[in-house]
Amino acid sequence: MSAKKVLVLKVGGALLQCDMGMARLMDTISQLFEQGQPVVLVHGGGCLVDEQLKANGMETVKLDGLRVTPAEQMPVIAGALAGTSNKLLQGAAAKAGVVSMGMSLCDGGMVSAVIKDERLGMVGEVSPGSAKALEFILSQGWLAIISSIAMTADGELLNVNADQAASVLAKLLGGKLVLLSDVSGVLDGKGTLIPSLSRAQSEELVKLGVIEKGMKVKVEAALEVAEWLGEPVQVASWRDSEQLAALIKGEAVGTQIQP
Ligand SMILES: Nc1ncnc2c1ncn2[C@@H]1O[C@H](COP(=O)(O)OP(=O)(O)O)[C@@H](O)[C@H]1O
Ligand SMILES: CC(=O)N[C@@H](CCC(=O)OP(=O)(O)O)C(=O)O
Repeated sequence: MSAKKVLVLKVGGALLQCDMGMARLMDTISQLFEQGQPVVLVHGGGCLVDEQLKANGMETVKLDGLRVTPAEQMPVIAGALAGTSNKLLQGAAAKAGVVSMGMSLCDGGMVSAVIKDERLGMVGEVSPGSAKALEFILSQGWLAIISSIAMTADGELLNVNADQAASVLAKLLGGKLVLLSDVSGVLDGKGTLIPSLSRAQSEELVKLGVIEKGMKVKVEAALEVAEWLGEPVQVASWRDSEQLAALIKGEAVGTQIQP
């Protein structure tokens, strides 16, 4: 494998509703590959799941940023994430000339997963498994595009928050982690970008209600990985072409979540 640390890039679901955003992201990945920077792409698809549940007459309920996942919703959720979302991104990769493998956390034993909390239903908590499949894909110069659907040892499908999915893969690969959302980073109460955040500062902002919902889950996942890897995790935006250009140059982008 390349001597460069693998870059685990995570994109949020809103990207899937923006063709230009997907094209820019794949162009960025293509440039990173040209520089010899290995990349693994993890994706969400929360808004697509909401749409598909609605179309099937099912309700969306969230608890602290995580989707309550009754067993009867699992086929729709797996279809939206491991199916539609994953294939949309593979299509965008193909257009950009990037060869991809569309996968989920179920593949190649890359993680092990258990039910996180009975109150959340079929929501998974994941820990790192085998890096073999991803190492093979990287060695071919291909892009692994990974959805956050996992399964238990008994083969029951689980829904994993995609920031947590990206975190576990960053740990597995000992890689760098960049979480790309639809906002330029973590914002303060006035909507201004916070350049750097420690655990103590994040906890204070969560207490004040400034960091909430999906961003709370994201910052918690980022802190855990930053502490595990001993280096900052970045939260930035796939919408911002300047941030993508900086990412290609290896510069710090968005909010640095500090170890
Ligand atoms: N302090 C904050 N800074 C930025 N975004 C925040 C903050 N608190 C809550 N949010 C919300 O979190 C969202 C990002 O989380 P999420 O919707 O899970 O994104 P993604 O789907 O990209 O993972 C933002 O669009 C915003 O609505
Ligand atoms: C358990 C849980 O909350 N799973 C998420 C998985 C997708 C996701 O995280 O998508 P974004 O990155 O677009 O938010 C969900 O069902 O929405």
